Amino acid sequence: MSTGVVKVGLLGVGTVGGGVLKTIRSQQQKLSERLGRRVEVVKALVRDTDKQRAVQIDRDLVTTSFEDVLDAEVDIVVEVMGGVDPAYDYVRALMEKGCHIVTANKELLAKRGAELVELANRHHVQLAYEASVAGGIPILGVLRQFLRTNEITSVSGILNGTTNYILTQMEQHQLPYEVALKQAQELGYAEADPTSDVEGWDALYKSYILAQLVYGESLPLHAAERKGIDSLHLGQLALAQELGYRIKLLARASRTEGAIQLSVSPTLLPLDHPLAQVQDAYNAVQVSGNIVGDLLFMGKGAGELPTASAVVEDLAFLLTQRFTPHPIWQERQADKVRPQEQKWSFCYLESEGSQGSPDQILHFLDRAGVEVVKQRIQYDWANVLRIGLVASGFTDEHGELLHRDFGIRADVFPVLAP
Ligand SMILES: NC(=O)C1=CN([C@@H]2O[C@H](COP(=O)(O)OP(=O)(O)OC[C@H]3O[C@@H](n4cnc5c(N)ncnc54)[C@H](OP(=O)(O)O)[C@@H]3O)[C@@H](O)[C@H]2O)C=CC1
Ligand SMILES: N[C@@H](CC=O)C(=O)O
Repeated sequence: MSTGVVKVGLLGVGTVGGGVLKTIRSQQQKLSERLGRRVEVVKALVRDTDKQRAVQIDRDLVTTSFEDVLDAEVDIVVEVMGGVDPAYDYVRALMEKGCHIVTANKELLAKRGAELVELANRHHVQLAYEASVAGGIPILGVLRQFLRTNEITSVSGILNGTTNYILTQMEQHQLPYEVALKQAQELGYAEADPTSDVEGWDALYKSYILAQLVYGESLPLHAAERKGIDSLHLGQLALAQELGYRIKLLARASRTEGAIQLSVSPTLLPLDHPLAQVQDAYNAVQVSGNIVGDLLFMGKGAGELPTASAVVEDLAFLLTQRFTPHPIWQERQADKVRPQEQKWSFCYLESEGSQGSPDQILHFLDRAGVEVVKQRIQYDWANVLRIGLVASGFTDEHGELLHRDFGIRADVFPVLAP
C-alpha cells in the first residue's frame, strides 16, 4: 500500500458513488487523523463522461475504460456500479492485482459471493460489503463482531427501502403504486432496474448475505420463497388497515433443525408492532439470539449518504485491519424445502361476478374448516364485493373452490400475529 495517501478507485459515480465522493471530501480531516494518511479518489469509472452529476468531479479522474482504473495503482476499489456483468470481472481482475474491494452490490454478492470470498482469500485482499445490506445500518459489523457467541435463530425485517417507501406513500397518502415507485427512483432509492426491488429480489439477496454471514451457508436463491409488492393495491392495504394491520415487505433468514430458510413476502403486522412503525426508506433488522433475545436495529436503508456512510466506514475500518481469511461461503439445498410455518393468513377476496353473498361465502369457508378470526366486508363504487379475512387453515384448494363456485379471486398473505 502506498504511503502518505490511500489511493481509491471508484467503479460508478451514481447515487452511491457520488455520496462516497462527497463523504470522503467532507470527512477528510477525520479520515486522515484516523488513518494517518489522506484518502484520495484517483480514478472513477462511469458509462458516460458527459453526464450531468450531482457531485463535482475532476474531468481527468473520470474514465469509461476499466483498464485506466486497473493501471492506476489503486490500493482500494469501491465497486458501486451495480449488477453482475461486468462488475464481477472487474472486481476479480482488481483482486488478482492485490486491490482491496469495498462493495455495496448485493446482487453481485448473492450470485457470485462464494467465488469472490475464495478469490479474496487466495490473493490476501479484503472484501468488505457492509453497505450491501440495510444501507446505513451497520448490521453486518454487529453480527460479525458482537453476536458470535449467540446461536442466531433468525434475522428478519424490512430490508428494502424502495418498497417500504412505496407502501408508506400508498397507505398514508393513497398514492398510486406507479407514482410512488417513480418518486422512489427520483430519490435515488431504487435499483437501476426497479424490478429487483418490487419483485422482492433485492430483499432476497440481502437475506442470502445475512445467512452466509450468520450461518456460514445459505439456500440457493432459486430455492427461497419470494413474493414482491408489484401486485399489491390500495384496496388491500386499506382493508388490512381496517382489520388493524399494516402490510410490509418482510424478509427472513433462519435456521431450524439445521435447515436454512429464506423468505421474502408482503406480510401483515399488527399496527402496534415495532416493524409496522418503520416508514419511508427506513429499514429495520430484527435479530433473535439465544442469549441476547430479540434486538432491533433501525435506520435509513437506501439513499446517497446513508449508503455512502456504510461504504466509507468499511473503507476506513478495512485500512486499520490486518488481513485475516474470510470464512468461506457455501450453498446447501435443504433435503426437503419446508414452507415457513404460518398459522394465520390475510385472505383478500374480490368478486369477479355476483355469484354469492358474503354470508354464503363465509358459510362455505366455515364448512370447509377455515377458522375466521377477523373480517371486513366492503362494496366499492362499482359494487364489487371485497372481503378481508384473517383466518387459519385457508389453502390454495379453498382459493380454487371459491373461484369455481363464487367467481371469487383470493390473494393470500401471511399475518405475523392475529
Ligand atoms: N441507491 C441506493 O440507495 C443503494 C444502492 N446500493 C447498491 O449500490 C450500487 C450502486 O447503486 P446506485 O449508486 O444507486 O446506482 P446508479 O445507477 O445511480 O449508479 C451506477 C453508476 O455506475 C456506473 N456504471 C454502471 N454500469 C457501468 C458499466 N458497465 N461501465 C461503467 N460504469 C457503469 C454508472 O455510470 P453513468 O453515471 O455514466 O451512467 C453510474 O455512475 C448497486 O449495486 C446498488 O444495488 C446499495 C445500497 C443502497
Ligand atoms: N434499492 C435498494 C437500495 C439499497 O439497498 C433499496 O431500496 O433498499
